[in-house]
Parts: sequence; structure tokens; C-alpha cells
Amino acid sequence: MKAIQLHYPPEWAHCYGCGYLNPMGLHLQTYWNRERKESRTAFTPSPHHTAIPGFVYGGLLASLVDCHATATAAAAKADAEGLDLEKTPLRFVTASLKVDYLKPTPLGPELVLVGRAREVKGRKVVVEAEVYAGEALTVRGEAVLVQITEGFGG
Ligand SMILES: CCCCCCCCCCCCCC(=O)SCCNC(=O)CCNC(=O)[C@H](O)C(C)(C)COP(=O)(O)OP(=O)(O)OC[C@H]1O[C@@H](n2cnc3c(N)ncnc32)[C@H](O)[C@@H]1OP(=O)(O)O
Repeated sequence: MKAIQLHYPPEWAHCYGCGYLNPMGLHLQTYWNRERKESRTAFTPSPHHTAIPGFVYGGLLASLVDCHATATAAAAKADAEGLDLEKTPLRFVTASLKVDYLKPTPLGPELVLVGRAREVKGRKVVVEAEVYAGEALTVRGEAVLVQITEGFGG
């Protein structure tokens, strides 16, 4: 299965969090499970992602939620409308991002993010995402993603 972000054409692939063309980026790769209507990704923070020794920096966690939510929005909308992202890539940007840090996230283990679309309506998708360190749910995020149909920032 191909990661959702790998469907982005090159001109959209420079994002710090998930662009495959950004050499300094996080290269997040999100997968969509059609049966479960659920997205997943995994990321292992490095020592330079430290907040307090032993724990992950919150800004990094927000970035993971952000880019996982963007990809989840594209997959959920494609799923809802029967579109193939390979043929019809969808461009979503983050309009709003809320992150609740439920408990400190340990630095070391692989983190797993799970995402679900709570609402798919017109150009807007609302995504909920959870970050797990092993069995522990440490972060819960919510993002509003808006599909852009023309250029960005014009
Ligand atoms: C060149 C391509 C670049 C893109 C690369 C993509 C690849 C992936 C890259 C990965 C990138 C990683 C992620 C990044 O880092 S993306 C970078 C960070 N994000 C931005 O810079 C976005 C800046 N903002 C904008 O461009 C516009 O404000 C957008 C496009 C978001 C909306 O302005 P627009 O005029 O188009 O929309 P609309 O007013 O018709 O509203 C439409 C719907 O949205 C709802 N709404 C709007 N705002 C909010 C809000 N704050 N809270 C809640 N809801 C909000 C609104 O109520 C309405 O819903 P409804 O009333 O219909 O129910």
C-alpha cells in the first residue's frame, strides 16, 4: 500500500512534516484503512526532539498531528466520494489545529498516530487524531482541514 503523502505531486511535496522532497523534513507517511475508516502513521523521535530530558517536544507532536490530519482528510474525502488519490490528488491545508497533551510523551519508543474523520462536508474535513507511546494515549488532537482547489496564499 502506498502512503497518502506519496500521492502528492512534486509541487506539494516540500512540507516540513510530510514532504518527500524536503531533505530536512520528518517524512511522515500516513496509511488509510478503508474498512476501519481510520488512518495510521508511526514516527520515532530523535534525541534532538527533546522537551525535557526523556520526553518529546510538544511542537513536534503538534507537527505530527498536523500532517497526519492533512493526509487523513485527503483519504477520508477520497473514500467518501469514491475518488482514487492516484488519479485525483486532493490538496488540504490546515485551517485550525488543537492539541491536548494528556501526559508526557516518552522519548525513545516509536509513536503511533491514529486518525479519523469526524466530519466530511464540502471543502472541509474535521479530523481527530491520537498519539500513542506503546499502550499509553499521550496526545489528542483535532484539526480542521480545508481543501484548496486553486493556488495557495494568493
Ligand atoms: C500549492 C499547494 C500547497 C498545498 C500543499 C498541500 C499538500 C499537503 C501539505 C501538507 C500541509 C501540512 C499542513 C500545513 O502546515 S498547511 C500550512 C498552514 N496553514 C495555512 O497556512 C492555512 C492558511 N489559511 C488559509 O489559506 C485559509 O484560511 C483556508 C484555505 C484554510 C480557508 O480559507 P477559505 O476562504 O478557502 O475557506 P472558507 O472561508 O470558504 O471556509 C471553508 C470551510 O472551512 C471552515 N474554516 C475555515 N477556517 C477555519 C478555521 N480557522 N477554523 C474552523 N473552521 C474553519 C469554514 O467555516 C468553512 O466551513 P463551512 O462553513 O463550509 O462548514
